[in-house]
Amino acid sequence: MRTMTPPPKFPTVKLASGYEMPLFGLGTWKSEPGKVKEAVETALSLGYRHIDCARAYQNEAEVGEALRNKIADGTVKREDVFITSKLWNTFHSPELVMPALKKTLEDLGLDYIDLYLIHWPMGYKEGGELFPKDADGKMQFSDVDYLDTWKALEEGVNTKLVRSLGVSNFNEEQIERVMAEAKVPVCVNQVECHPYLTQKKLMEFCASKNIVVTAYSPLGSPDRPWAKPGDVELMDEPKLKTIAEKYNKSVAQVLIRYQLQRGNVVIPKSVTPSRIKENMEILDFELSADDVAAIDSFDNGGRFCGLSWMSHHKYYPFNAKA
Ligand SMILES: NC(=O)C1=CN([C@@H]2O[C@H](COP(=O)(O)OP(=O)(O)OC[C@H]3O[C@@H](n4cnc5c(N)ncnc54)[C@H](OP(=O)(O)O)[C@@H]3O)[C@@H](O)[C@H]2O)C=CC1
Ligand SMILES: CC(=O)C(C)=O
Repeated sequence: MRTMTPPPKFPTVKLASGYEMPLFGLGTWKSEPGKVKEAVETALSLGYRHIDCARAYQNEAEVGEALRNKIADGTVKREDVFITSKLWNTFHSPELVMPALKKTLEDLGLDYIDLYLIHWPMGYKEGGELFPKDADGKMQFSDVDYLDTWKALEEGVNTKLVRSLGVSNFNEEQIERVMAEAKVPVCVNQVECHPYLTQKKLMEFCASKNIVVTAYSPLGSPDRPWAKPGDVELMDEPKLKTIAEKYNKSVAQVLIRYQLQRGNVVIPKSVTPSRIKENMEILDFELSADDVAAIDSFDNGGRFCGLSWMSHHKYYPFNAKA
């Protein structure tokens, strides 16, 4: 009789809400409709149990279709999969928060999501497009206070549409401000994190507040829309290649493993089936303490997703040190 190898079980972390969150998941930004369904289905079939979504990625309906298919064919049960989504910047006014959450639930075809994040502390002009620009192509802002947004989001937990709440791209001061008034715990801060931006200080701060850090763009986001020829690319870093060769692993696998060993949740994106498989093959090796320290030393404060063209927004998070 043929026996099937069971999918690997990824470690989880307990959030301040009491729910468990898998430390490894699939990113879906830039995963185009037409490709994202297959990517999510492949990932779930291989054993991924955590999908990172957002309204702004404009593909939640396809992600939902994939989820429904994999639940219907018995691959997973709803409760086995951890789904994150994010409130977009054009829905920060308190009266827009619950309708935005309900739209995400409808698109994903779910009656609850596991984790809902405020995507950015900065609000954008409301009532129209997701990326509202003026005649000169500049993003149009709102000055809605993210603290009011947070208070409205707590209703999502009270009504059981969301299990845990968190933030994304928030700095220390912004988190402190939310925590001072939050009635529901701030469980997660999802931020860019990789060897060029190790986030050591922010990680220490989050640990002191029982906030889990999710590392986004862990591979350096080579498909980011604003990449230019000649830009430094993380996966081309020769010192990372040397380390990867030592373990007989790819640079991507080393980058993902690096985050796991630091205790961060990590969500690499891929729509390529072979890479989706490769990226999960990270439980069968361990980076030595010396190699982790060497990777830590590559930090140069480099951001691939700094949105520096928003730096004049009142709530832009990266002007502060942390
Ligand atoms: N909260 C926030 O503001 C943000 C959240 N995120 C989240 O984090 C996720 C991951 O970050 P993201 O910026 O997408 O970038 P990643 O660092 O995950 O890089 C994704 C890119 O790497 C390629 N890739 C994936 N695996 C491999 C591999 N094994 N070898 C070589 N290339 C590989 C992908 O190609 P291909 O798909 O063609 O295989 C894609 O081009 C996002 O998708 C999103 O869910 C990201 C940015 C901001
Ligand atoms: C990818 C993403 O979440 C951004 C740019 O906000």
